[in-house]
Amino acid sequence: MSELSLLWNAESVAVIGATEREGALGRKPVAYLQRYGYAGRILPINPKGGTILGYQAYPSVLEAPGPIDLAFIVVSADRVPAAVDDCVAAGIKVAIIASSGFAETGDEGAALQAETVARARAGGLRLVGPNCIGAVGFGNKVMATFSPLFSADAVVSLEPGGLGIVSQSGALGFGAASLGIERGMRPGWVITTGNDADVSALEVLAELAGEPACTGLLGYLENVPDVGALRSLANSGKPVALLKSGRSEEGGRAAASHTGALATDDRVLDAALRQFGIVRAGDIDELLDAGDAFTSPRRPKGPRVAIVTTSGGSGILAADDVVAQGLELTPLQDGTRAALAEIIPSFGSANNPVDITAAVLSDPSLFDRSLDVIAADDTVDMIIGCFCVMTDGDVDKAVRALAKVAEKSGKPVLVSRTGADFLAPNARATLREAGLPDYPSPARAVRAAAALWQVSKPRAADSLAGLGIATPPAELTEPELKALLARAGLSVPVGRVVATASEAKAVVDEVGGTAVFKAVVPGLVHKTDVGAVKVGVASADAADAFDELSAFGGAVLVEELVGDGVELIIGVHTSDLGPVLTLGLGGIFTEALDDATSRLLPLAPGDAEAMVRELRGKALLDGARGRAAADVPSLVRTLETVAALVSGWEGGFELDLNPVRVLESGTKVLDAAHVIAKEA
Ligand SMILES: CC(=O)SCCNC(=O)CCNC(=O)[C@H](O)C(C)(C)COP(=O)(O)OP(=O)(O)OC[C@H]1O[C@@H](n2cnc3c(N)ncnc32)[C@H](O)[C@@H]1OP(=O)(O)O
Repeated sequence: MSELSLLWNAESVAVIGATEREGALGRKPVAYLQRYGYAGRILPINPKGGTILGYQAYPSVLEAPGPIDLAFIVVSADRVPAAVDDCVAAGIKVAIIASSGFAETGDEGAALQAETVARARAGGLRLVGPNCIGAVGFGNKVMATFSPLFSADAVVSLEPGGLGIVSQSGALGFGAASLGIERGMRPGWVITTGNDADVSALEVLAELAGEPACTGLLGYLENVPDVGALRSLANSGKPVALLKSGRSEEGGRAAASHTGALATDDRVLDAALRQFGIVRAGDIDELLDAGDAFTSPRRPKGPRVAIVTTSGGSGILAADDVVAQGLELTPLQDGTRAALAEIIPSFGSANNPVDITAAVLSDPSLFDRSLDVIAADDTVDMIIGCFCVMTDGDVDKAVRALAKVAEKSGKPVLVSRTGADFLAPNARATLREAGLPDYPSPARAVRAAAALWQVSKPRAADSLAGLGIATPPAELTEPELKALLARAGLSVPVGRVVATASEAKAVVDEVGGTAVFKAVVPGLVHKTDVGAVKVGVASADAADAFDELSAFGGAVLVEELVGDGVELIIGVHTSDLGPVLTLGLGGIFTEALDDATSRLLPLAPGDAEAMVRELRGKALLDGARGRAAADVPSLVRTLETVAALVSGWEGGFELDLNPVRVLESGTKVLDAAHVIAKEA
């Protein structure tokens, strides 16, 4: 058993700072352990000794009877390092520090935190916190917390379930748990990690993912997570949704290259989570909605949704959201539509969204008959039932039909029920018992369906191989980089560096009489902005162009003029999560268009195609407005080659291929820059 699992398996809990003082935070864990019937040993620690809530109190963990599995520290910050020393001396393996007054308060607190962690690490003690509200394992009633959620005034059912909630913020973690419990969710674990000084929220999530009883995980994070831990969490096979704050703060990261500016840390995290099959929730409701979807025992085999509704309006709203969420609205098979037309009243709709109309209220068999037909359609991966005002009686009828069809087809069925609870006081419980996730609006039901698909989607396990080309030891100039790109198998314009005007003219003639001239100056990345590029130079003007660009103080590169195509940017930069490949539409205008997509490297098979598909302006590549279609397969190969080229390169570099022009046949890298990050 790993030390961290003692957070929920502890057979003895010491509360350091326990007190009988009414209202004191140090009283609560003792009271909760007692009230909820913790079967292990409860060891209050207080210098005054005596008894606390009937339990023998000890002046120190060193004087309490061992072994002690878990310590909950709730003394003022200045007393914490000494308490940690005592825990180490007593052989305790895990301690939760609830006290505030550490890194969250400034430099002095940060130093105290670092000192505390150093002492714990030297002594083999893992620390959760500080500045947290503790941890609860519902199964064993390990109530190592002072959260008011468990106070005598709160009436909550604590029957343990399979959902793990892990939050850096103590208040948000228990707040979300309370909302979940109110909906009827059953968490098995609520663990808050505060400043993440030693044990991180992600580490706890990964540990919980290994618990056989855990069926899904919800997390709230403030720090950018470690990519290795994210990967192993994703590989656990348990469905995970994360809420990560700080979208706005990270939005304006300064970067030397266009790629770095496009792929902000927050977008990289989005991309990484998408790659790993982890849901990124936008707010607490969305997090809990995903948690509810995870309780569905069935998983979709694809993204195709059938909507069945008694309300035309909510069916159409749901259909809009299906598309917006990246799911697909299946047109249904011809046979399905024909069969539905036989069943549904003429004023309904046999097309998806299938409107069985309010006639179902007088003829509940409409539910069973239409759902049977829909669920049997091979183009349906998920069903969303959209209803409005329903009484408990109506809900019972719908649930019978929905649960039956879900069971028979093995396809997930989610419910959108837009109507007040007072009309159907038992509906939530009925739907939950039937394993049908239930949401108050079509948008929320569809978003939850998208979350369910995100965690169910098959992920390519193999990553594409590297080329074994080593990291360049110094920043490369454009011609040097292009030579390297050509060696890797990428296509670059024909041309070369010239030393004299007559040599420049000779190259222009060689490449067809018109050429592109570029100043080659180390460190000059944004050449177009300063007039260091001349496009369409004729042979007669070669000497003038050469003189003009020589004035930049470096060499001059003369290249063929490449024909029309669709311009993109392809770049690689090193993020906190590792190297990231970015594809953006618009070439030198990509930042203005802001149409870009990223993947953490290495790429897996299918990733490059998916990146191209994800561009909002993908239609330009398909040949919009009478233009010839661009060679998308060559673009995909280019992306894969770039990824393979940099595979294994040491961090701290940025590569901007900008613009990359996709032609009718082939893809050419017109300009390329290589930047090595300066040490801060
Ligand atoms: C909100 C979020 O989301 S996260 C933030 C979560 N954390 C918080 O909100 C906690 C904020 N409060 C704090 O950090 C406070 O410092 C607390 C609650 C931890 C401690 O408050 P204080 O009452 O000032 O702590 P203090 O250290 O004086 O004593 C607490 C008790 O421990 C006892 N104590 C003192 N030293 C020790 C010791 N070494 N070992 C054991 N007990 C001790 C004290 O005697 C006292 O008990 P008593 O009232 O019976 O005499």
